[in-house]
Amino acid sequence: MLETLAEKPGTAAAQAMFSLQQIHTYYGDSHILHGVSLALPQGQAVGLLGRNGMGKTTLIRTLMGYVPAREGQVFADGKNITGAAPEKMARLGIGYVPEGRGVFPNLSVKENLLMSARAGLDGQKNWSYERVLETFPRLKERLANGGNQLSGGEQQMVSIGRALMTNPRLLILDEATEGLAPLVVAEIWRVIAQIRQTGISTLIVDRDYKKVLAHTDHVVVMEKGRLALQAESAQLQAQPEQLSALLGV
Ligand SMILES: Nc1ncnc2c1ncn2[C@@H]1O[C@H](COP(=O)(O)OP(=O)(O)OP(=O)(O)O)[C@@H](O)[C@H]1O
Repeated sequence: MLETLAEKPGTAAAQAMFSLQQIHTYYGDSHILHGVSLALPQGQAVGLLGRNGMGKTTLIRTLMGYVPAREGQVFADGKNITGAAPEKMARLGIGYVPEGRGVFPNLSVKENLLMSARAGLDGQKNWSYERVLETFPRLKERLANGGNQLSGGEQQMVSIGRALMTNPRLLILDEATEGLAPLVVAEIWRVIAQIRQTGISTLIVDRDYKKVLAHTDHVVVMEKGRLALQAESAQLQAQPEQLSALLGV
């Protein structure tokens, strides 16, 4: 099993691009995350698996600063940035595609995309408006349409495109394929593979664990607000028994 994804402060994991150390998160009195540690190294694709309600989205929302951690630390490039707001996390290079997509309904596709455009942390502008449209040709025909006039698949493409236009070094995809038609789902996975090839790190939550294993280097599995398993994706593809037990599949 791979232990390097969750090490103690001061070790290599604390120097990762982003890492969480011993995070405890609550909603009111409900204790949701119980000491979760996770490192997201540069250039790696990490899958986050677990049954419904195990804390995956809460972990992401804690990393992004939407929910405060009551205990524990968040690091970026080895620097303690615990308590940083979502805007700061975006500036540090995280593109977040939330569950439910978050496309602005009253803005056109073009406006939705352009509003997020910015250079990456190192000044690079690899993901331009034009490149996003090349990646999602379907959006070219929808540029003037409002967010509320799009199909679920088109909304998801706008949501991913918008995150890419921030030129992130880490792209977080929370249930990006949920509720979409099979052809659109295939399209989204094709783009995820393309994004990975460009060297952007990814953190992927998806119900289709086989696809997650196929598109990631490492996988962590959550159970009741704790990390229950961490392993290399290839290893779990070869020996899925432990994963099946945790996911109930
Ligand atoms: N805003 C909230 N207020 C109170 N409890 C919440 C809130 N959001 C989530 N929870 C609870 O926190 C727990 C973890 O939820 P979370 O959404 O992080 O799980 P998940 O693994 O992402 O599952 P899912 O796939 O269902 O989204 C669940 O018990 C859920 O009911």
